[in-house]
Amino acid sequence: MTNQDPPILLDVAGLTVEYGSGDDAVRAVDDVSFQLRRGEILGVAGESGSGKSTLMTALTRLQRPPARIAGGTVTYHPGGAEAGIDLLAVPPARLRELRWDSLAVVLQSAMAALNPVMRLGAQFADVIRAHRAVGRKDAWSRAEELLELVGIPANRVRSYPHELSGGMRQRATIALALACEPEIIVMDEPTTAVDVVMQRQIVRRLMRLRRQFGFAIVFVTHDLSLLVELADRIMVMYAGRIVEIGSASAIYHDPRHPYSQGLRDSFPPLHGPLRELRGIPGSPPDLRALPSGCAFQPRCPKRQPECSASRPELPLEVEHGAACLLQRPADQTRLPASKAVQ
Ligand SMILES: Nc1ncnc2c1ncn2[C@@H]1O[C@H](COP(=O)(O)OP(=O)(O)OP(=O)(O)O)[C@@H](O)[C@H]1O
Repeated sequence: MTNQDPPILLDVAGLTVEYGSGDDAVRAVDDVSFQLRRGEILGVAGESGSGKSTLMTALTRLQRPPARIAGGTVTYHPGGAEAGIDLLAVPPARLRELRWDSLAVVLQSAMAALNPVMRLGAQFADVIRAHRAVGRKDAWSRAEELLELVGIPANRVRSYPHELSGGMRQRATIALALACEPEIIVMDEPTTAVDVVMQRQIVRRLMRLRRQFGFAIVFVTHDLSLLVELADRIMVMYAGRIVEIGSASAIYHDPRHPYSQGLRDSFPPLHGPLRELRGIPGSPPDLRALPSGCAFQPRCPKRQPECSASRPELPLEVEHGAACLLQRPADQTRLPASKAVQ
């Protein structure tokens, strides 16, 4: 790494998550590795069932049985320090300290994240006071500031969640995630429940807040065109594996995996001329009975006979690479030696 590169905050290596065990186990996340740098927005795209939510819950150790982490490490480097903490191994009490404070999570359903019988201010105060030595009054004032940061009038601090619109509720969960100024925010489809106009407002606001506070985000959505607006880099998932990784612009303008190409062509661009939208034919595979070779080959318009013979791997240490047999090693954009991450 060079001095100019932001340091690595999160280093995920070989993460594997299964539902159930033994012969019935379903591998929903399969040997996933990536790094998140300070201040970076890393997008995770893929159709429903590709393993995005399972990956997000495993990263934050919020998975529930029958989900089980079957392998790998998630190392958090506070402040980008060399010494790391394995989030999958730390005792629960330490993990509770790190949540909100260092690592916050915004999930799909704002209604599920907010307590319906508590005023917003009380919920914010609970989180703030669990991590900071401040009195109730100061915590409520901080809640007002946080709401204003996401464009919600301060007097809404006395509202109950059901008194807010869907968009406001979702923004309130983002404000709550910011409460302790974490270094990393994990967001799983935080804009699916709101309309496109609100979606764009939220995305713009997030980018502004990121500039202001410098946190890094892992942002999950099935909508690749939304990620192109927001993310610095994008990982595309299919059947539990990363099939392509690269800068947002490279994934959008030069997608190399036929699945990423299909995903890009399934959504209208947020900017620029409208394209003809083509969906991806077929449906994602049953993880219990994956096709041989490349998991995408039965749906792939560029399928070759050898695609069912062996499973292509995502090359390591590439700036832009795809796990596709059609990609020759020379096509994968290597990281300059100085940027390669061991
Ligand atoms: N509770 C469960 N029990 C068994 N298998 C599950 C369970 N939850 C998810 N899975 C399996 O894990 C796979 C990945 O699911 P996951 O929810 O992580 O995908 P996703 O990409 O986030 O999809 P979505 O966008 O619909 O949330 C699913 O295809 C399903 O086979």
